Amino acid sequence: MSVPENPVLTRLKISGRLPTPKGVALEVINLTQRENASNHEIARLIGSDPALSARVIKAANMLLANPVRPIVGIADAVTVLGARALRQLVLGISLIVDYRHGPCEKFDYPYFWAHSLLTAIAARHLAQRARLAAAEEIFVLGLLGHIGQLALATVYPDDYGTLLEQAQDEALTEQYRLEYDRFGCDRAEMSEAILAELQFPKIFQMLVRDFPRPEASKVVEGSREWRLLNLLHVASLMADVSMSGQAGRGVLLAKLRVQAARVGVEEDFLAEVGDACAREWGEWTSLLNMGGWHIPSFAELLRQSDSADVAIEVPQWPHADQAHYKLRVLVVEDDRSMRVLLEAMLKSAGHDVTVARNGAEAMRLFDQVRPQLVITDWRMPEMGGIELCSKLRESAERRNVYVTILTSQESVDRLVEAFEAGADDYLVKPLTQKIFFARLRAAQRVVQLQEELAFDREQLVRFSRELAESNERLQRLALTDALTELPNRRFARERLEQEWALSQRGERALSCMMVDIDHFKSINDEFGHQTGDDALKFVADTLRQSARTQDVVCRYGGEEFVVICPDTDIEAARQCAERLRLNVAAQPLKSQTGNIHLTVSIGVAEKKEGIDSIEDLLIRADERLYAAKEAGRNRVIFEK
Ligand SMILES: Nc1nc2c(ncn2[C@@H]2O[C@H](COP(=O)(O)OP(=O)(O)OP(=O)(O)O)[C@@H](O)[C@H]2O)c(=O)[nH]1
Repeated sequence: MSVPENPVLTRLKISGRLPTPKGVALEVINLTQRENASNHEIARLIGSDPALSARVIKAANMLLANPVRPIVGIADAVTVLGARALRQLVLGISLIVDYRHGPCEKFDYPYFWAHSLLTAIAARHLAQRARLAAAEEIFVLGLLGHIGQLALATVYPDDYGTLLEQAQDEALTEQYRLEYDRFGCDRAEMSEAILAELQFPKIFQMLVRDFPRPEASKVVEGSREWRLLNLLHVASLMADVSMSGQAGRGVLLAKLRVQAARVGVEEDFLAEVGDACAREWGEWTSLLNMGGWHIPSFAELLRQSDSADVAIEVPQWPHADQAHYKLRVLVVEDDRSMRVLLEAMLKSAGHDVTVARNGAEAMRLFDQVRPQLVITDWRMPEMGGIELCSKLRESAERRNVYVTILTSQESVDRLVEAFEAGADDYLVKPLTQKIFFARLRAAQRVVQLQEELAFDREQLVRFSRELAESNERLQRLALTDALTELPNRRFARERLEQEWALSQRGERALSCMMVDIDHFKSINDEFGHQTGDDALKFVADTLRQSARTQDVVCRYGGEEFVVICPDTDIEAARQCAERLRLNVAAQPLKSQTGNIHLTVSIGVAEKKEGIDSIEDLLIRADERLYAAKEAGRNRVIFEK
C-alpha cells in the first residue's frame, strides 16, 4: 500500500528530528541493512555494547521461549532470530531505553512505554495462538505501535503539550484531527512514516497506521492483515484496561470484549493472555530498566466486571445499515465477550436485543421477549443451541421464530444436525461483519415476509367475520319492518311455514290472528301522515307488549298485523286476541293535538281440517277480520 509522502514528515526526516536509535544500536541498524553483512559482524557489533547485548539475549530468550535450547550468546541470537528480526528487536529496545524521558512535560513517557510494552507482550501471545506471524515481529510491532505519538511529543514538546491538555477528553478521531490541524499530520501517519524510515516492511507500516482505529481501515475484512490489525488493537485495549483506574475500567472492558470477540478471542483465552502478561511483566520491566507499574490479574478483572452493567458505546459498524425492519432478537451465548459483541452489532443496526446465557434461560425469557430472531451458540451449559432449537420447534406458539445457530467449526455433519433440529441458518465464528450483516438482512426479509403473511391472514379472517356480521345485519333488516321494528311480512310467512311444519309433525295446534286498525285512513286524513305513523308504532308496541312470549307479532302490511300463535287452539287464541283488542282500546295515543283513541278489529283462525296451507289459514283469518269490520269494528271474530 503506497502512501503519498507527507511534506511535514519529509521535513522532519531531513532535519533528523524523528526518534531514531543512537550509538551502537544505530550502527546495528545500518549494518543489518547492508546485504553483505555477515551474522558474525552483526554479533560483534552488538557485543561491543554489553548492556545492549545482554538485553538482546534475554529478550530473544523470552520471545522464543525455548527452555530446551536457550540462546546463550549474541551470535546464537543472530542465527536463531535472523538479521531482520534481530534488527527490529534492537530497534525496539534501544528506542525504549533512549526515549524513556523526553522534553514534553505534559507527555507521560513512562506511561507511554509501559503501555507499549504491555501491548507488545499481549500482541505476541495473541498472534502466537492465532499463528498469524512470528512472535518476535509482533512484539516489536506492539512496542512501536504508538511511536508516532512519542515523535510528536518529542519534536513539538510545547505545542504537543498544549494539545494534549486540550484533547484529553476527546475521542481518538477528534484527537487525530486536532493533531492534523496543528502539525499537518496525525500520530498514525507519523508512526507509519517512522516505520518506513526504519525500513520496516510495508505491511508493518500499514498496521501501525491502522490498528488504533481498525474500524476506519480499508483492509479487507477477514484477511490476514485484518486479523493482525485487530489483534494489535485488542492487545492495545488490554494494555488500556490493565493500566486504567477503577473508574474507567468497566467501559474499557466492555470495549475489549467486543473487539476480542470480533477476532474470535473468547473470554477464557483473554484472561489467559492477560495473566501471562502480568507474569512476564516483571522480567521485561527489569530487562528494560522500567518500573513502578503494578499489573492487576486480568482474569480477576474480567470476573469482577460484568459488561452487562456498562452502557456499551455502540459503534456504527460498517455493513450495518440501519434496520428498516426492526427485529426483537434473543441472543443466546455463554461466552460473555461474544454476547457483548453480538449485542453491540445488533444494536448498531437498530434492533432490540435481549441476551440469555444458555438455552434454558432463553426458554424462560421467550414469552416475555417474544423474539422474531434467535441467535444461539451451539455448545452451552444447561441447554445447548440444538436442544433449544428442537424445543422451540415443538411448541405451536414458538415454532415460527427464525433461528440462527453459531458454530466454531463448520463441518457438513454439524450443519446437517443444525438444520435437522430446525435451524434456519448458521454462522461460523469468528464472525465476519460483512457476512453477519448480510445474513441478518436475509433473516429480516424472511421474518418480514412471514409477518406480512400472518397479517394478511388475520385481515382475511377479520374481513370474513365482518362480512358474516354485515350479512346477518342485512338479513335482519330484510326481515324487519323499519317503522315499527316488528318482523315484516316476509318474516311472518317464513315463520308461519316453520310453525306449520312443526305442528304437522307433532300434531300440535296452531292459530293465527289478523289485526287491523279501525278507521286508520281517517287518522291520516285528520292528523297527518306523521301522526298516522305514530299511531302505527303505538299499536305495534301495544300488541308486542300484550302478546304472550311464544306469540310472534308481525306487521303484515299497511295498518295490518299478523300474530302467529304456536301450540294454541282457537279458544286460547281468541282469549289472546281479546286481550290485545282491550289493551289497544284502553290507552289513547297522546298526540300534539290531543288524545286519539284507537281500536282494532281481529280475525282469528286455527289450523284444522279443511285448512291445508298457510294461505288457507291467512285467508280464513282475513275473512273473520272482514267480518269483524262488518260487524262494527273493535271486536274479535273467531268463527263464521
Ligand atoms: N301513516 C301511514 N299510513 C299508512 C301506512 N300504510 C298504510 N297507510 C294508510 O292506511 C290507510 C288504510 O286505510 P283503509 O285500509 O282504507 O282502512 P280504513 O277504511 O281507514 O279503516 P278500516 O275500514 O277500519 O280498515 C290508507 O289510507 C293508507 O294510506 C303507513 O305506513 N303510514
